[in-house]
Amino acid sequence: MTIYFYGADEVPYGCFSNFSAHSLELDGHLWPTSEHYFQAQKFIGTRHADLIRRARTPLRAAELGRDPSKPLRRDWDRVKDDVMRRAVTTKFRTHADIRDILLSTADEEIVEDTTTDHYWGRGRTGTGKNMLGRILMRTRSQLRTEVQGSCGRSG
Ligand SMILES: Nc1c(N[C@@H]2O[C@H](COP(=O)(O)O)[C@@H](O)[C@H]2O)[nH]c(=O)[nH]c1=O
Repeated sequence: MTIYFYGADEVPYGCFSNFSAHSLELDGHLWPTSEHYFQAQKFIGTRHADLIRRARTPLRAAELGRDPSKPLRRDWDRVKDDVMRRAVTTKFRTHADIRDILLSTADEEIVEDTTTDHYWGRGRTGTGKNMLGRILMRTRSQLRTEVQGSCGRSG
């Protein structure tokens, strides 16, 4: 059965949201959420990126990241999927409890259930690209391989 998620407070799959309170270390900094990391990468190397990293909430990070007066890095469209992959993989590698939740979904389809985002989610008509869901599913396969590998080594 397809798994839908959106709000970070939903149990048990709210942890799939980038707004969930799971910190990660990447590129020499600690990020309060994967949303902080993702949004800051749009402005990497600028003061605006630092501001985003220090935002009090993921919503504030997203608001700052969507500020139309701030120019995006020029290659953003080309790199944004990789940025999201890095954020999501690191988040689920860091926190064993949510890694287990992700692995518990076996091979079910995972869909970000948002009517407003046709790229990262399923969008208004349900035909969106669901890139975040796809990245979560890919991360799941990767982590499954890693977990199996480490079990094999120790046992
Ligand atoms: N979950 C969630 C959102 N969706 C998230 O927004 C991010 C994409 O941002 P952008 O590329 O700037 O549009 C990505 O992490 C997507 O999952 N947006 C929200 O305003 N509230 C929320 O609770």
